[in-house]
Amino acid sequence: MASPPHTSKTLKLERYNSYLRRLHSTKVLNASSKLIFRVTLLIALVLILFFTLNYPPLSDKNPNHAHLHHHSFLSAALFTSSAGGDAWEKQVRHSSTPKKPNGLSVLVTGAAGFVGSHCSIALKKRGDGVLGLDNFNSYYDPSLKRARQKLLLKNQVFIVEGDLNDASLLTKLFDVVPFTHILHLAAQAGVRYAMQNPQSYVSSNIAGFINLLEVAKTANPQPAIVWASSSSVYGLNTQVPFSELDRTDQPASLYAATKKAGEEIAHTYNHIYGLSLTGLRFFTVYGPWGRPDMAYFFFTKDILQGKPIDVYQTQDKKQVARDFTYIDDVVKGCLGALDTAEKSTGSGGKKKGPAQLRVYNLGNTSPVPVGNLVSILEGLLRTKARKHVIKMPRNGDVPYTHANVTLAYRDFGYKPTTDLATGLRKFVKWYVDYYGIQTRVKKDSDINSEHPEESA
Ligand SMILES: O=C(O)[C@H]1O[C@H](OP(=O)(O)OP(=O)(O)OC[C@H]2O[C@@H](n3ccc(=O)[nH]c3=O)[C@H](O)[C@@H]2O)[C@H](O)[C@@H](O)[C@@H]1O
Repeated sequence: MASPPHTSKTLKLERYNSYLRRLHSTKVLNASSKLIFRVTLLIALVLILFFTLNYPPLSDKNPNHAHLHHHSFLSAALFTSSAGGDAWEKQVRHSSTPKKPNGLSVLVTGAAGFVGSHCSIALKKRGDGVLGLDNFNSYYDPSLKRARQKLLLKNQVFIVEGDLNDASLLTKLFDVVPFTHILHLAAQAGVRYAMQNPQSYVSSNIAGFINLLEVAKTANPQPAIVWASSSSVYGLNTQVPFSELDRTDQPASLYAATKKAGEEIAHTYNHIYGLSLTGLRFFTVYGPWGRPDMAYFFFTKDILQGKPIDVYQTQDKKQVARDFTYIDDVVKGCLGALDTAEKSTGSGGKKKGPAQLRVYNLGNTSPVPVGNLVSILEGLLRTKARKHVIKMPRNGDVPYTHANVTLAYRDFGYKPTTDLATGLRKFVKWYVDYYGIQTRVKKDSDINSEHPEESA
């Protein structure tokens, strides 16, 4: 049967029907794209909320540090655990809970630093709880601080990334953990750099210290605080060896002045709020994982690279000398000070009675001229140094340091046991290992045959 001829009416009807079909399919398409759009929007909102709450870390208020998260080997861990959320709190609690009965719970500031990293590991190894705090600033190569952080993580010590001046972060930490002690080692170190960047000393060593004390004084319980002062407070003192009773009102550098100010500030917080405070005057601490801004460290680097080094002399052409102190001895001193620190007496910001206030020298009791330091390094590196002997620039350095440690010995048995040659050998061994340097450096076998006791 032939199909009916198209009349104008049927044609119109067909066109109308096809119009309706197109209209319907567009509507379906619109409805489904709207649905997709809404679902995408919802997912985006959820993601934004998640990122805002979790990243960047609560602690990191410094935009200069933000990039470090991306480069950090730990970025994934920090991403999920540094926001003050459940995972973060769990990590903070786990790290700071002692594993032995009556163990300490210590907040170590500057935990990614030289002395801080050594002390954190030593405390953790003997069963104390340790939580680190560090702002990972770039005063010296932050990758060294990241490597120390990695080492600490292996030892179950978690470092919160944040600044001393971040009061809300510090308060949060004390809300989560009832720290028994603070080992306050975060500081702007270095004597000569104070002429280049004086404000950084004010910000860390004065403002940051006060911020920490403000939080500690209101904490319940108040922690006992052991903190790093410096041999540089003796300044132009000529009485040797330096005793804690000698005058310390003639600092030769702004660095020394901020450390001396710290000692006076400690007195105030002890007096008003009953905080137990112990200041440790470190004498040129050196050793493995040390600070690249210190002479023994950059001398090693420059000697190995064949670069000249400046060896300072006093104005009257005498040798400059330091009471170089090996890191392990200083760690023992820090732990001894923590163990003998009495409890703070205040609570809720109110003093309840007199509290302990102490200051100790932690030195080696045997000054060595810088020229001898260089000779020891030349021997260990089997390389002659290109020495430029020059008059010490007027940059805050003092000619001579020498500690009397009678007080630290009496109160917590502090007794340094490492001489400079032994300590530098350990440093050089670490240095070539860490930087992967193939050199003529004395090998372990050479070292062990000279000092058989070390091969045990
Ligand atoms: O004992 C301390 O309290 C201080 O010890 C060190 O300060 P410093 O003793 O000056 O240590 P280095 O910078 O390593 O200098 C060691 C010696 O080498 C000398 N030096 C330094 C640099 C240089 O180019 N040439 C040179 O002969 C210095 O005058 C000094 O006698 C630390 O850098 C400070 O943070 C610390 O507080």
